[in-house]
Amino acid sequence: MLWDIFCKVIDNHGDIGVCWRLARGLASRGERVRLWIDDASALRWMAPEGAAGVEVREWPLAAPGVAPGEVVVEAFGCELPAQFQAAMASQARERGTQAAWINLEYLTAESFAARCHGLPSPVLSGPAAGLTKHFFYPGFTQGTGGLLREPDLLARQAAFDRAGWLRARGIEAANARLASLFCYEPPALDALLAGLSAGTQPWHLLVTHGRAGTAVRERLSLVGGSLAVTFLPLMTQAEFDRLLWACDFNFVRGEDSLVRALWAGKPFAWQIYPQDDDAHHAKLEAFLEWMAAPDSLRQFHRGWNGIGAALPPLDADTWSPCALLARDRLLAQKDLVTQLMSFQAAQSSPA
Ligand SMILES: Cc1cn([C@H]2C[C@H](O)[C@@H](COP(=O)(O)OP(=O)(O)O[C@H]3O[C@@H](C)[C@H](O)[C@@H](O)[C@H]3O)O2)c(=O)[nH]c1=O
Repeated sequence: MLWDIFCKVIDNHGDIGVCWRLARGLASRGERVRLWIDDASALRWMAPEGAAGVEVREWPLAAPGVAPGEVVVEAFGCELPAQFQAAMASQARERGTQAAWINLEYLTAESFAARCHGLPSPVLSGPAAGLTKHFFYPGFTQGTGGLLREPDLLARQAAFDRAGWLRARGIEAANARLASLFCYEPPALDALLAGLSAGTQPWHLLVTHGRAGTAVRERLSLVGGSLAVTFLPLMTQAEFDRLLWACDFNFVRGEDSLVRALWAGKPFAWQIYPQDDDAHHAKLEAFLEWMAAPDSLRQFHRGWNGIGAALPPLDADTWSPCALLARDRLLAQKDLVTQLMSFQAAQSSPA
């Protein structure tokens, strides 16, 4: 089966990060994938080796007259190029049946994800008028499309050589606890650095390259005492996963790293991608509710995201059971690639 996945990079690395994991996941199950992307530059460091079965193509279409595959995924509501829509319409006329057209949505724990998952959306105008697309909502609960999870993920994590990995990266943990830091510019970053520096528990912060690194470098005067800091280079996605496995606590952001933190099974704090109309406040609360997060963890998230509260102390031990239970609940769910393939099969089988 040939899948066309379309991805527009808005900002940061989440769009391409999710689409790459999806493309790889499909290809690892024997599907062929063309990943159409308007700015593939991040793949140079995220996935320099590429993946068998995945062909990365430039968007806008470098090759006009391309015949659409059996399944077309438009990621995060990006609009398909008009030329490609027209090709889908003419293919549907010739064959009497259209390619499965899936609109892959952003991840949310809000209840509308389960309500809207799988709903059809008839195309009323434009070059693809008369065709139908379907909404596909990733999610944390039954009735949603689930989360990306490779079949061997937990086995790889169980076989992970933490000490060897830290040694190879020149990271001396000594008796400190390790925390990864992947974030935007959290309003409570000053409070976190000052709090950890003044605490009795030694922490070693592994700071990811980019916005997190810049934000911490600007605040180095707050680092000292019980807190040590290492600045990391950009890592491949596979190495990023290992970073989360290696740490005792993970600060993550956006969408893809949140999911990877959940699979890591370590306590974590999430900086949610901020939206202009503050729609992310409800999204954050829905997630904390789904997590069944203890009050202190909810307060920490609100503080970390600059929503009202001050930042309480980081309490990894208290928050650890909640992270493990959340992972157990998710492991009972079918992963997103399995669900997407079943969804596609149901679309193309006769009614
Ligand atoms: C720091 C680092 C990240 N990564 C990867 C992990 C993830 O796949 C990706 C980061 O993606 P996210 O965690 O989703 O965070 P992000 O903030 O970069 O992406 C965001 O983009 C916005 C446009 C979306 O609306 C948000 O929902 C969100 O997805 O980068 C590496 O591969 N190597 C690295 O060194």
